[in-house]
Amino acid sequence: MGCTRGLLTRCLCGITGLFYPQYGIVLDAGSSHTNLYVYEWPAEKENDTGVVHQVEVCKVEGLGISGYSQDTEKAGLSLQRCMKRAQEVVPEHQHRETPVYLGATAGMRLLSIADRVLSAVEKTLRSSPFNFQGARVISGQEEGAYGWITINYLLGNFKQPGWLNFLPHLRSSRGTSGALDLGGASTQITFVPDQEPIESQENSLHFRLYGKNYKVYTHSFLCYGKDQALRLKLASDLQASNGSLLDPCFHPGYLRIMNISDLYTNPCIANGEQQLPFTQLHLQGNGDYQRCRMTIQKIFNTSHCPYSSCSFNGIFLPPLQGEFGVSLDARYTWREVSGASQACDNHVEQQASKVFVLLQVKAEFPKIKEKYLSEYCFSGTYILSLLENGYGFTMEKWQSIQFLGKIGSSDAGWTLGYMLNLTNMIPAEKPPTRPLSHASYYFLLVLSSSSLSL
Ligand SMILES: Nc1ccn([C@@H]2O[C@H](COP(=O)(O)OP(=O)(O)OP(=O)(O)O)[C@@H](O)[C@H]2O)c(=O)n1
Ligand SMILES: [Ca+2]
Repeated sequence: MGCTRGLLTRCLCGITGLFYPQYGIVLDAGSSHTNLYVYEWPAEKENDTGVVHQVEVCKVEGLGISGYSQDTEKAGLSLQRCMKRAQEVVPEHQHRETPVYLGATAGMRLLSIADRVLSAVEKTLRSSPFNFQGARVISGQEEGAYGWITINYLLGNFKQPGWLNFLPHLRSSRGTSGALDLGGASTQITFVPDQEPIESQENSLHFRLYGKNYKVYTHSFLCYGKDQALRLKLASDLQASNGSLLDPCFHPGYLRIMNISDLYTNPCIANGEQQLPFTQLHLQGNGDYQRCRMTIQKIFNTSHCPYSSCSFNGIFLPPLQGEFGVSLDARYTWREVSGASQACDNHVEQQASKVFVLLQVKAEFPKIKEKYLSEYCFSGTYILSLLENGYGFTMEKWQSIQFLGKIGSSDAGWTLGYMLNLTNMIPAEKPPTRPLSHASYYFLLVLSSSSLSL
């Protein structure tokens, strides 16, 4: 850009740089699909809270990257359209300075050849004009932590009223919101508990953000995202069947034939296949919300707890505290969850054929794909079971849950928190209030250097 010669030229470049917004790109490589996010912020204020916001989300067509394990090249190619879109959104002269990160979540945690998929993806990202900063599988703990940071950053919860800083004993860790993330292959719960200490080290995180300490509880349940939970449930129901299942978690009349081997393709469902005397599952829906809840309940093991309190599978969970934001895919709606019982039970009286029921539900939710609609009864019921039976959100606690798609213009997932952290945009200490903004400072510097050269 020719910004290397002479103090005056450097200062002028500095000034124009300060007025350009800056950009960062994060790809969320989820188990069911990949989204590319473009974030923007005013360079001059990058360490302030709440200034970074999402300006674009591009949904990658096709499978999540873990779905290309048989043909890893395709994982990279699938990202090309969204990378092109990002080139249109970010001004060309800023491409080379714009960082791009890819974080893969639970689908890739479950894949034994994740490295090969990541290499293919890396090839595509390196060939873009952006500043490639890495493609990796993030841990469940990171996913929970960054989701919590995103929600609280966007809700403005890290802002401190100035006078409180002189009264450190009044500072409390309250005032943050907990984060619940319901994915396809894993689910996370993260919040600041009242109870101290956090009994299990692996569930404990410490942050210092904007001059304040936070002790945060987090846990990621691998295999308890919606798609894997359905497999867990089916595998459990199968044990007592002859290959035909009358399933209360599907609409009445719904039919699905599955190869048993497709059910046992990852470590979530470890045993059982060999013992089954049949190779296919014939599933027939008979929608019944209450019975569906009972079959789902079986995948939460609550028989042992080595701590003072647990969620399920012997995992520590302190008493729930404060407000919670649930980040659900924006295409999911709260109606979908709250309508679960209706979705399962509806039309039982009528001799419902698959087509009939799907047409009914489709008319109600015309924008949702048939693939999702067919699992609509299970999805809603599963979310309710996880929150109520898994985490213990009682009737009163329900009031503290908010279903968030977006906060302002930004999606409430883990990606923003990830980028803020990797670009060092959330300082540990509160940035000192500057008597002059950066821009005014550079302006004065230019003035004085130009008067010197006269
Ligand atoms: N209208 C929609 C949109 C999504 N889904 C489903 O919702 C689940 C969660 O989607 P998402 O949050 O996008 O999960 P991923 O990020 O892909 O998975 P993970 O975070 O576990 O890697 C997936 O099973 C997806 O198929 C759905 O049932 N209905
Ligand atoms: Ca996700």
